[in-house]
Amino acid sequence: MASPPGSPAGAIQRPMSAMIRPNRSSSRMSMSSKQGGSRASDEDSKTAVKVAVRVRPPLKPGDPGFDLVPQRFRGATCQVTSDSSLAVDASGGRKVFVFDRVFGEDIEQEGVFEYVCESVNSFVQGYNVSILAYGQSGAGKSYTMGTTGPREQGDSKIMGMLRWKKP
Ligand SMILES: Nc1ncnc2c1ncn2[C@@H]1O[C@H](COP(=O)(O)OP(=O)(O)OP(=O)(O)O)[C@@H](O)[C@H]1O
Repeated sequence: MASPPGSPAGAIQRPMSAMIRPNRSSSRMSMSSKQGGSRASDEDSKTAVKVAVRVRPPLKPGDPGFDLVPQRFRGATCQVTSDSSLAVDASGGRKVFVFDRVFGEDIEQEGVFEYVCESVNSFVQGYNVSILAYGQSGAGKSYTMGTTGPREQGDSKIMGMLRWKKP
């Protein structure tokens, strides 16, 4: 097995996302009962782990799976309140959650890629980088990672830029 390359030489700096701050005490996700959240969570860019949330457009009548969505979830269930927060109206009142980044439903693949671009470049330079998609079935993990979707698969500018090619 080939060993990983050494640190890139010269002017290339280690990306901020690769810096580790072991004494950090707060969670990457915080919650506030007030709209707007309690802190700008991207405080920033200086942690090893970042959490971004993508809010997908709701399914429309006629979309595959729409009939399986319970009536109460057919409209929007959360509101993006800023680039780093979203609000959910729950029975106990409105809850605001703060993340490193929140992508609204109008953000397309390219917008997501811009956010992870630095990490992808670091990976290409030989740093260890993991990008994980987490969420319930149908949330859009495959779509976001560029493995499904009408245009995304063939667009090398976005997530599909890294492809395994046989030597
Ligand atoms: N941001 C989005 N904009 C438009 N369509 C989307 C978006 N995200 C997901 N979809 C569509 O929603 C459907 C489900 O998405 P996807 O297959 O990516 O979900 P998933 O989280 O990977 O689900 P599973 O865990 O079941 O594999 C697909 O038809 C996909 O094209």
